Amino acid sequence: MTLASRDRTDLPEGAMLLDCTIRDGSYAVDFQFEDDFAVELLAGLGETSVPLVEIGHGLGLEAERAGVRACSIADERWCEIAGSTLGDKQWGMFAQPSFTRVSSIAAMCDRGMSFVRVGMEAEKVADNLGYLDEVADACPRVYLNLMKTSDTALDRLLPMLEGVRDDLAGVYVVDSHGTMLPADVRAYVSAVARHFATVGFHGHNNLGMANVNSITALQSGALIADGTLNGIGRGAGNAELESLAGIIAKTDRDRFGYRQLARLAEFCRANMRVVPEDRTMQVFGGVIGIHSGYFPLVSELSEKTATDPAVLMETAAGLTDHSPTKDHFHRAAALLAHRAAA
Ligand SMILES: C[C@H](O)CC(=O)C(=O)O
Repeated sequence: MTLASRDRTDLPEGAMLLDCTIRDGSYAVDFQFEDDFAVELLAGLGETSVPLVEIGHGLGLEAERAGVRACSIADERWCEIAGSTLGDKQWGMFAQPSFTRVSSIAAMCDRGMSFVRVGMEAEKVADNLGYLDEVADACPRVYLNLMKTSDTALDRLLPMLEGVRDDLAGVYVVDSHGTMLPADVRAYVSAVARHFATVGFHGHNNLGMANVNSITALQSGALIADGTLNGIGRGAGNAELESLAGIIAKTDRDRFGYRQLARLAEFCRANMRVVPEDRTMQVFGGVIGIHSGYFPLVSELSEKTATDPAVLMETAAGLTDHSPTKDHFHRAAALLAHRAAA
């Protein structure tokens, strides 16, 4: 079948996909993987043309230091599995300045890790420039992952990136709430791409937009789009790696081996015991722009105050010009309870 020229994606030649099935997908299985499953999945990925693979705990290296349930597979073991299955692919882990020690990143690099993605909100970048420098000394390829990017208006975002070293491996626009639409992706990605040579995009799928957003990102100047097999990931999940590869195969050429990825997606669907998630909350979160990490608190408070969770989310969002925090949800619940009693 010949595609109309308007259906071609016209991606840059160097466009890459990053598989984060293990890292983001770990949330969906409460961070518990069987060793055999991990070996088979990474060996399968090793046979594809996907150049970048992210493994380890969903929140990042040493997340257990922040009180989160540990991954069933230890970081050292992840390095062994990746080293023995991924051949010469680049593989890495996520890190957050509040709990990941630079010495631990260095230790993973000694075990073969080739990149680290350091996640933080744009507001926190200025305070963490020193941390980024130290990580850059410890690891050859450092990506800055701007978590919840859409919480920061574009005109405020770029000044917040001042001082970020330009020798980073790349800077990521991250749709953590799955709230962005293609026009948002275009605006953020093209603006960040004017300042950094390599831009990545990581999309969540609350509103079913993650695939089209990822393709839009690649068309707007991003060189990397993230995906997970079968879209398995935190909350509503992510862009589907096999679909991204398939769309690229259909509109350009088969750059990433979509057939093998489709088989691996089915392998994940059949073998990952995904913890059920509340679809109502995912959609509300996508529309209102609330992170899935707050859904349990929103459920608890809305039950206590007999309020619609969407109203609670909207009220909390109205209390701040940024992303609501725990405190905003508590204040919103108190406000709604007070109004109901009046
Ligand atoms: C630590 C987070 O899970 C990073 C991420 O993937 C997101 O913000 O989305």
